[in-house]
Amino acid sequence: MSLSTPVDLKFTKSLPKVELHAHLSGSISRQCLHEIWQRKKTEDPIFPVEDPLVLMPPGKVDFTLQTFFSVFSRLIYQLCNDLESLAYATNSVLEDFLNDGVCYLELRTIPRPSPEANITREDYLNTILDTIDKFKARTQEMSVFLILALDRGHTTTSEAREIIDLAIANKPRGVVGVDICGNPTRGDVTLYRDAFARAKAHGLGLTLHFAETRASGTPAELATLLSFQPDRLGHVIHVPDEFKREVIRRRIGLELWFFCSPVSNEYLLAAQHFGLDRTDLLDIATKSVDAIFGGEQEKMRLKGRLLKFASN
Ligand SMILES: CNc1ncnc2c1ncn2[C@@H]1O[C@H](COP(=O)(O)O)[C@@H](O)[C@H]1O
Repeated sequence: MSLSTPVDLKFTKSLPKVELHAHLSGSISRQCLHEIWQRKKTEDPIFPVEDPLVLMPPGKVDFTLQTFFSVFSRLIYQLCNDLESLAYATNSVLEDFLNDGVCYLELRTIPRPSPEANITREDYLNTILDTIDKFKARTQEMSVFLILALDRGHTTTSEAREIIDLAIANKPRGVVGVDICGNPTRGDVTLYRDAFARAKAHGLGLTLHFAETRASGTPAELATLLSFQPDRLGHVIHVPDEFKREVIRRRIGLELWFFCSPVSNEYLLAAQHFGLDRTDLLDIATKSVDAIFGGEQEKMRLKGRLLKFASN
């Protein structure tokens, strides 16, 4: 592999990549949503949801914070509201990451019960874990782990406790961490102090959505989040200087992204934006291995894979 030629998509696709910030429902392709919609519409011609490919035609990317979160509640959750669709979507997401050259994935999701469909939190989680198991039986090319998330606008303290208990109970099946996500203009993060302390005490990794918007970048919120002793932070955009210094001092892993997919495109865009060459990207891919929650053996496997890639 010549590292001196300019970065292109062929290179960023073939680079073995680690993806640490992927929301399950936010990673489902429009085509996959369309297929789920088609099946539901065939079964029930008055199914009251519009075709995802009409609502979000390929290439439409002009979502704002106001319109973005309603896509989940008004579209994606209406489509993935049964276990068959959830498994179908999960498998499609895994295949997409694999085809993009991702070799290690930490997928995250809020384990949501749907009482109206008789689906418990456990059913939701087991469906995803079963789908991951089947995927792993088909390919050894990509390791997959799961992060369970709390939704800051909605999750109560007792629900947070339930989700952390589920995460602890499912460590042997590949749950490696917990997160707090959701609409950053809502909710009070101080509610989750005990839940996260319990998660950490049980050896789960802690990653937190951090200063994603101005509203969630207040000194009070950032001080609270840092007091939870996170291992990684997501987004990290609206950060006052004193907090930047603290994050650097603690050497916390950062999950930065460019709001584009797939991952190979993010690498390409980063290279173009910051003027990075192939060696820089290889270095970023290698450094990101140190931030994974999947353990030392995985780190060694991934570093070996990157070394082999560089020497080919
Ligand atoms: C772009 N930045 C973001 N910031 C914060 N939360 C986000 C997010 N993207 C997605 N989510 C959160 O993750 C849920 C979807 O995943 P699951 O249904 O759990 O798989 C969304 O409902 C949203 O709350």
